[in-house]
Amino acid sequence: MPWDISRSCCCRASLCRKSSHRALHKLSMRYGPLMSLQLGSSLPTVVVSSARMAREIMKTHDLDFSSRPSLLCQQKLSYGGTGMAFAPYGDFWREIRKICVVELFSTKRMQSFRFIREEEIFQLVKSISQQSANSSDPIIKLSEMVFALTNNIICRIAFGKKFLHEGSKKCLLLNETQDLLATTTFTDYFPSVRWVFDIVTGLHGRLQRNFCDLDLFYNQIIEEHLHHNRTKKPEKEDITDILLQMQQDQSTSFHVEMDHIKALFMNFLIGGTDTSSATVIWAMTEVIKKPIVMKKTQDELRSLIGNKGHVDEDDLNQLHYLKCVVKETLRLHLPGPLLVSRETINHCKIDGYDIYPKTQVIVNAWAIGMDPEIWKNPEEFIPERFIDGSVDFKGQHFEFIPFGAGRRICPGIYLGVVAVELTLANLLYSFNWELPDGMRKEDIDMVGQNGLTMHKKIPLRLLATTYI
Ligand code: HEM
Repeated sequence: MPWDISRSCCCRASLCRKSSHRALHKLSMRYGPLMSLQLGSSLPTVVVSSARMAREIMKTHDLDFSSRPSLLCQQKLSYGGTGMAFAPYGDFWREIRKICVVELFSTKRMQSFRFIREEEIFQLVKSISQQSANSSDPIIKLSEMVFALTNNIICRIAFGKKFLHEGSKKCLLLNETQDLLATTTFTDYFPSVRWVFDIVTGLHGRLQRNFCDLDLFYNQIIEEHLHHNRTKKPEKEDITDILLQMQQDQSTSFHVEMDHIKALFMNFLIGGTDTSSATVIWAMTEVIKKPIVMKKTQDELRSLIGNKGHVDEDDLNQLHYLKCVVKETLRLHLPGPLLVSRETINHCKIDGYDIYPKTQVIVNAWAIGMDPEIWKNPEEFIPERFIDGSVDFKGQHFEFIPFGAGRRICPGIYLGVVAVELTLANLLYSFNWELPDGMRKEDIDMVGQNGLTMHKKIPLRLLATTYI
């Protein structure tokens, strides 16, 4: 029998990744930590919401669960699943992941981009200082500024330049991409009716437009790299240089096509920009709500850094409390509450239940981070719970998996974490922060904006006073 529904919920609800992780949590409280749903006519789905089940899926049976479902928007925007994030499990994904991990995401390579991170964060601190001194408009639009920062860092690392002048236009383009990537279409639910409903609802047009705009942007970057006779020292190479070089050398076990490179661009832009900026903003929101945590973090920073004027990457290892603040933020506000869905490639049995090939698997990592049997007072922001350092996010502790685990674990952990820690450290070291006049901490809205990455819905606005 394909679905044992004795302990599972089997509904035909139109549920997609954009529906709330909280709603799924409520359902799984009722139906158990392994819940099956039949979405539309063709999307059998299992929702996992306990650390024990996550370990089964991402460790014991990791290989069986290591593919991605073929969802229309994700496939289109990743050139038919030819990047890393949305590629089905198989030879292609294994090869591209190996190349990326060795050539692009290695610690050595990521350290070579350290100057970019430090320059951009220095610029951010400078802009905030100037703005805070402007008595006619001292309110800092922190959400927008931090998004621009992480976007600049990723664009300089990936493409060798930033696109500041196109800031708002590009932001809209990426927001739309995010939204589409998190959308499950009628075509995914009911493949037999194909595009009909998606054309009627306008989704087809949106997807096509977004794809064309991004493609144009990628083509410009590739053109610039190919035709501007860029002779660069290896230490100044960006990710596009490295990928184009691989293509020319044919040094890889398969031929790297332009579409593969473009799909990887999308993985970098979406994987790298939004996740880190959302984490910084949630961390700032939590510390402004809990002044005692803000003070403790600032005391640690200011006693370590003294009058040096800025925090650099060498300092991060000594900032133990700051690291706990980041971990606690990733527990309560992980950017991908439902991770990135997996798909089974083989039949397997979990906890006595049959799970068949081509089943979509959603891991509700947010619900796992809120499990009261694991976390005391899970709704509260308490960085001290991580103080002994025994729980980490590198995929070994299944009660805390903001980056996923197993074969598909996020390859950008180093880059993501260092960007978040360094930004937060400099913001809290360089400034004292307050809420704008008349606003109380109880007024801060904690609602998240659903999408592939969960942002704070209402942008964060604060007042800053320069400390040093
Ligand atoms: C705070 C920062 C970040 C968080 C929380 C995060 C989270 C995640 C999660 C949950 C997954 C899915 C893992 C799974 O299926 O088990 C993932 C995959 C991925 N992430 Fe990240 N990520 C972050 C930063 C980055 C950065 C900076 C990059 C690149 C520039 C990146 C690139 C990717 C890619 C390419 C994948 C797909 C891997 C695959 O399917 O093989 N991420 N990330």
